[in-house]
Amino acid sequence: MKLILTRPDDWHLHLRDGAALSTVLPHTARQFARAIVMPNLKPPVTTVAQAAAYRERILAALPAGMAFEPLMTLYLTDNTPASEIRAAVASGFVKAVKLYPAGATTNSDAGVTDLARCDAALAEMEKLGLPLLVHGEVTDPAVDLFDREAVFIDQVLAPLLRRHPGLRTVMEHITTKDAADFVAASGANVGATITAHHLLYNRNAIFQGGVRPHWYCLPVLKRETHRLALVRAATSGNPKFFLGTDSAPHARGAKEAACGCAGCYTAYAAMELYAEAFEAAGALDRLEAFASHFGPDFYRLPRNAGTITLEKRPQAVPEAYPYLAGEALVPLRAGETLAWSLVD
Ligand SMILES: NC(=O)N[C@@H](CC(=O)O)C(=O)O
Ligand SMILES: [Zn+2]
Ligand SMILES: [Zn+2]
Repeated sequence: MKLILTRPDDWHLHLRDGAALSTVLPHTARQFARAIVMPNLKPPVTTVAQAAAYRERILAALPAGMAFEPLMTLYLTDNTPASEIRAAVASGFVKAVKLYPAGATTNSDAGVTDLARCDAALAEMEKLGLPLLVHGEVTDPAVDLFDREAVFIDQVLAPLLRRHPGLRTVMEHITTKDAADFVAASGANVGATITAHHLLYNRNAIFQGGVRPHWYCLPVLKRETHRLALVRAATSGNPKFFLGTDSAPHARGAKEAACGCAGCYTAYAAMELYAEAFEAAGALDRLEAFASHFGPDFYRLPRNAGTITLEKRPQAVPEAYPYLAGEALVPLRAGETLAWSLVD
């Protein structure tokens, strides 16, 4: 069996920098024409000038003969001025601004401590139509880890959208029925990305016979009822829900550690993993719109002209990819076999 799809895009991706960037970029460029590149570097990408330099490093790391367009984002801080929002829109290559609640996830220490401080920037984004992408978890240590997305909706996102009803907003990597329901019930200016791993796994995967650090990401996998709600949303044909891998590489030593980093590496076989999830739901006919149509439509960008071909042919996943000096990158499903393969 073969599937020919309009070339897809990844609307939520971590490419990192330096040697890590060189490892992971070809995996993404093989599958996707464009990607929304997350700004959580150390230090974070907070200005248009930094985004321009990062974009140049990405293009310089792209192997000859590969085509790929990085869509850049700015990391929102308490101090982002409205003038930086105007510069972002004028640049043409900054496509969104990312909200990380301070301390919520990997490299988010410089994130927003109080959204009230960002009102000038948010008002400018609403006026100019620049999307806000949110990592939707509260950071209050008193809130149970598994409830942080639902509490974020009530305490942060819903009030934000009441203050800025026209703000184009993407709730990133949603993990709960609460988020899927909230997005579906919101206006057309609110969308969501869904990862392959949140469609394929529930939280049992993190504890299958022992602790499995490569299944640990944020927001953490939730229980089966939530996974089923995400599958329903992704396969519903509702254009508010589109593909974002949240592929988030970390060196093996940083994952397999007493305090391991959050993030699943899926870019090496992103479309194969999504095809598996859509096939299991009996919805392969809905994959193309989710992966290739609804994202560009939301971002008001043209859909891609080319195609990719997926084939129902087993693919062995390597134990690891070479990564930083002396370090390996362990992909999700390392050592296993995938049912689908991308045809080169
Ligand atoms: N998703 C993750 O678990 N990790 C991401 C950060 C993020 O998207 O929250 C990372 O940068 O490693
Ligand atoms: Zn995140
Ligand atoms: Zn992410």
